[in-house]
Amino acid sequence: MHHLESPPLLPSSHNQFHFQNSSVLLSFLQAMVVVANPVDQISLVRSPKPGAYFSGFPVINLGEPGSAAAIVKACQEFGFFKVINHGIPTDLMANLEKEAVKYFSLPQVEKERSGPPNPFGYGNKRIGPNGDVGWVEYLLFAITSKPVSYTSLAFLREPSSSSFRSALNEYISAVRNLASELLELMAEGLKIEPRNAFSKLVMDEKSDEIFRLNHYPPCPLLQGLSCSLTGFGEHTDPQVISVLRSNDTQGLQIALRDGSWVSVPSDQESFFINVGDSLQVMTNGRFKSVKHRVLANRLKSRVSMIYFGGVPQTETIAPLAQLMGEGEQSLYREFTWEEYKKAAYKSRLADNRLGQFEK
Ligand SMILES: C=C1C[C@]23C[C@@]1(O)CC[C@H]2[C@@]12CC[C@H](O)[C@@](C)(C(=O)O1)[C@H]2[C@@H]3C(=O)O
Ligand SMILES: O=C(O)CCC(=O)C(=O)O
Ligand SMILES: [Fe+2]
Repeated sequence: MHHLESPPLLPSSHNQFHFQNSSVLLSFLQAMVVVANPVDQISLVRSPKPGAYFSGFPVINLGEPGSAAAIVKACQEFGFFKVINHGIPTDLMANLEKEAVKYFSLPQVEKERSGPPNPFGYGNKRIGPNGDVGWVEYLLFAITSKPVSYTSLAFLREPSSSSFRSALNEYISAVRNLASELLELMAEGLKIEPRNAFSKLVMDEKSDEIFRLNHYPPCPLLQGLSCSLTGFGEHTDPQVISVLRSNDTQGLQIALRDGSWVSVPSDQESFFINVGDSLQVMTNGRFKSVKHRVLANRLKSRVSMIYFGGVPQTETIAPLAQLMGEGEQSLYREFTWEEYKKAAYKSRLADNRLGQFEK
């Protein structure tokens, strides 16, 4: 397997990431509170100690037998795992990363042509419609038909986007298949028949799949301080499954069951899988949707790409009957994905979105 090249740092002149008053910023940083930016309030959190990475999370080797049981254990304990030996060529990841870096290096006005996100499009610092902010710019779009098309974002249909489009097509087809394989292994590990009980909902013609490219510019102002700027605030993903890949810049953290935050070492050749809220419900709470966040790096750009696999809008999200023990009751009232999404878009990032659906 050849090694991927690190992307160049994006030229900072192309990014509108600057604080308007850096002396105000620094005094607030030292007080470990919140960045006093007239427009945005990006939270600061204590930086992980250098080299303090959590090594206890599960690594699933798809090339080895026994991965179904290991995946189930990972989803129960962490709602999160790393996948190696997945068979997806590193070229697919590198090509898309190259296209993403090219896009995020465009002049700001060019990027803004695809924004603001509504909910799809180019976004800068503002995440979602309810006041959440982070040290991030992104491109968010719906995958609207199979194999892959992007009617939700006009610029991707322009002739000049053809290399971007083909990198996206190849990458998304591959990670969609990976998501399907993982969902089948989950069913196998849980001893659910048929094997495609979960995967068929996400792989349906009408499934609600979205894709996100995130760019976290470096934040050198924080050099020497013991806190980090929040790139993407804590949240759980509302969908069934999220398949994340990033370049070799650290930043992702997950919350353990005791509420503590641990840093995940980056690995640009592997995928990181999040259990989403919908899968927590479909397993009646056996699997946990993982709380996670991203901290911006002081020196390096982080570029991540995330496939979110959801079910069709009209599909009911409920525990699978095959899984329920005798007399076992659903922990949740019945709802459709459409209802859940509506509620999610009324919530803030850190809200416990499933709370209002618990019985
Ligand atoms: C604050 C928000 C952003 C978000 C929609 C929401 O109102 C709450 C859920 C957020 C989230 C988290 C996971 C994904 O990145 C995302 C695309 C999703 O489906 O739910 C985002 C939403 C977003 O950025 O629009
Ligand atoms: O960019 C990342 O590494 C994770 C971002 C994330 O959690 C999200 O977009 O939902
Ligand atoms: Fe997420």
